[in-house]
Amino acid sequence: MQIPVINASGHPLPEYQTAHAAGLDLRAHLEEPVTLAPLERALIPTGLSLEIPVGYEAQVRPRSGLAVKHGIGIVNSPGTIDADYRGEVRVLLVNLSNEPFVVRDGERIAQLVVARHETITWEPVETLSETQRGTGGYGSTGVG
Ligand SMILES: O=c1ccn([C@H]2C[C@H](O)[C@@H](COP(=O)(O)OP(=O)(O)OP(=O)(O)O)O2)c(=O)[nH]1
Repeated sequence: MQIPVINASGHPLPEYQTAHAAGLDLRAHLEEPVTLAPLERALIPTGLSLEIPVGYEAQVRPRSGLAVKHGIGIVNSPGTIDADYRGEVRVLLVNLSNEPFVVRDGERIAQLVVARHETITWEPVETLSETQRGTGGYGSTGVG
């Protein structure tokens, strides 16, 4: 699938790092480095604007390497980029470590996964079909 993209970042377009990777690495587009204090969050621009086809979305997901090495997560993970959004893609990073973390221009801060989704309509009813699980959840089958 081809996705129209405006790239104002000055960096190469996001790439799959391996042949069958699901995510395309997103890079920070920053004039100055941004320092995230412990528990601080910041909306980091990418310089990219997309035209996702109708029936698809793009998810902004954390990078596990940044998470395990530096405690960097995404507050609204996964962020949702709608097909009708024409603004810049931004990443809401959060520093979940005890140390400050510096985000620099060009750094790979997140990954973008393009996925199909359904557009549904509701069918209001009074009862739902019976199942083995019923209303059980949150460990109803046992924990561990
Ligand atoms: O991590 C994200 C999440 C969202 N967006 C952009 C694309 C998305 O289409 C738009 C709106 O996002 P969302 O629907 O999550 O925001 P909302 O809080 O529900 O606001 P709105 O009322 O604008 O829908 O913001 C990003 O750039 N990065």
